[in-house]
Amino acid sequence: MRLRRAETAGPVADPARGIELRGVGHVYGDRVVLSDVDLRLTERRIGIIGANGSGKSTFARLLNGLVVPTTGSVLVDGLDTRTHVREVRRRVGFVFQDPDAQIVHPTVAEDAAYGLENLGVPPSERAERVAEVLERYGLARHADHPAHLLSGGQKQLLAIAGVLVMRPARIVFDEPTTLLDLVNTRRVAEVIAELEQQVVVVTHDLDLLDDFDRVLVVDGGRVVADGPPESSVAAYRTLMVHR
Ligand SMILES: Nc1ncnc2c1ncn2[C@@H]1O[C@H](COP(=O)(O)OP(=O)(O)OP(=O)(O)O)[C@@H](O)[C@H]1O
Repeated sequence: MRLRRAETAGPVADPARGIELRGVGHVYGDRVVLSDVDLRLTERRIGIIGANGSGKSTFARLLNGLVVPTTGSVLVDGLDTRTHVREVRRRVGFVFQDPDAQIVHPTVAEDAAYGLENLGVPPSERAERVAEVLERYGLARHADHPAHLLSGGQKQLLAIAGVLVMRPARIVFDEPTTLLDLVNTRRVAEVIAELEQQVVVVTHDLDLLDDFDRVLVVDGGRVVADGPPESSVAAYRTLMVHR
């Protein structure tokens, strides 16, 4: 299906500015979950790894304003998540670990259309974009099926489709393969590899990061290693061995 150019345009990422964290800290109650995070994320493929409870999901949620930092600020293309959350959410899509948290509508097609309705995209364009994205992820023949009857792998693809259909400039994935078998893990890894957008992935699946540009290791709420996958994964393994 050919798309008219005007339809394809979403917010454009500014690679030079990227996502910037300035003096970021976060607490839940009296529990300090992140502290002193100063980073600029401009690379196309960024991984975030670390032990359970180290603060990775909180970090990921800061990037599209799902969580607002207790101290400091997060800027996406220069837009502060505290004051421009709507624009930030248009720019940064978020895929949750558990697709059931994201699938809210009865049928597959209705679910994929949900975000576009919120964006005010007209029905005809909505239908066209949904058909395109379902085709791309092998879900077209399930368009009118109940979303809750899809397999776990298909649900994760639907959750990804529901984000991609909005054409965000950047996408954050929070443990996208944790609930999947090997075949679907590979499929989701391929989907991520094919994306043109900037991608930030929180994961315990270290193989997923082989071709990434940059991997951050979070420990005790701080970024303790930051570099190419080989060095960051090695630092993470060393850290865990000494735990
Ligand atoms: N909404 C919340 N309210 C209170 N505490 C929270 C909340 N969300 C997370 N926490 C706590 O903050 C800490 C960091 O959680 P976070 O989910 O960011 O870690 P994580 O590195 O993603 O962990 P995992 O790998 O297990 O998913 C944990 O101790 C968690 O219990």
